[in-house]
Amino acid sequence: MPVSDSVIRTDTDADGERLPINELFASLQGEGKLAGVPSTFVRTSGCNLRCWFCDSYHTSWDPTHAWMSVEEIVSEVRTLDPDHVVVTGGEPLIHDETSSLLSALADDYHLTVETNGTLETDAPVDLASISPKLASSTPTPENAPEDTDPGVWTDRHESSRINLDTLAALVEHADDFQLKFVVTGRDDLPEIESVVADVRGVTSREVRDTDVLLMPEGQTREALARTRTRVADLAAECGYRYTPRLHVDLWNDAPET
Ligand SMILES: C[S@@+](CC[C@H](N)C(=O)[O-])C[C@H]1O[C@@H](n2cnc3c(N)ncnc32)[C@H](O)[C@@H]1O
Ligand SMILES: Nc1nc2[nH]cc(C(=O)O)c2c(=O)[nH]1
Ligand code: SF4
Ligand SMILES: [Mg+2]
Repeated sequence: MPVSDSVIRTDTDADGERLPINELFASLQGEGKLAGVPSTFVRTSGCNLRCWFCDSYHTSWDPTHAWMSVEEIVSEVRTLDPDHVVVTGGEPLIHDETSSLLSALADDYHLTVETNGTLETDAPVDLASISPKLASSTPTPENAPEDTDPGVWTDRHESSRINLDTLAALVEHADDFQLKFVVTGRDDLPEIESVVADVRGVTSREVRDTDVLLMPEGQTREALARTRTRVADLAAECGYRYTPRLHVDLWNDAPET
């Protein structure tokens, strides 16, 4: 098991800006260009989308969190070993205070932001890890998580999941970027190709095929075992990069991994 530190779970009276934190832990980056790199994860709660497959249910469909000041988060991060920090969620960029957190960490850490690509940021970021959401992510009464009713979220998710100008701004913002698509099957390919072509059309930054990552959908080892070979084959066929979900292979769906 990786080092696993619990967040301070009581509310705090500390002055300053606060963020709703769902978990804060050290592990290995499981996804993307930096897979395998020891990293501290700061997971904010709350999201502006509702993917039916969201593997962080307690930040989206049923959000839970402790409020932590930016100062408290930074001190907790400093108690852990990694020099890479991944700010994720939920959707970290829905919170203005995420910018203050990133600025406070920027001098001492390599910063990855995991984002759904619908919100811009001015904050310092080394790797913008952008995961645009495809039509296959949209929640319906049939695919929504047990005991949830997507209600207004079917339309809200569908109408806000892709914003080309925002995707372009994020691609241009950081030292490096990746477009990391969650793939449920071959039917997702035409939309991936069209989003990539559209992004190329609106940004002057080069988007190489190896900046486009296909990641198999799956919250558990069992689910991943059903999707990963097909998704790897699609990546090989299209010249895109495949990314594993190392943390799921290693620790399944355990929290704080
Ligand atoms: C929980 S999201 C948080 C960051 C941001 N909201 C986003 O979606 O990019 C972190 C990463 O997990 C991916 N993800 C979520 N559920 C998944 C699933 N069931 N299978 C594969 N990847 C998943 C997202 O696409 C994203 O790349
Ligand atoms: N080990 C590990 N790697 C990850 N990379 C992105 C993650 C995320 O939830 O954003 C994640 C995660 O939850 N765990
Ligand atoms: S955008 Fe990210 S956090 Fe929000 S529901 Fe989708 S996968 Fe979950
Ligand atoms: Mg995760």
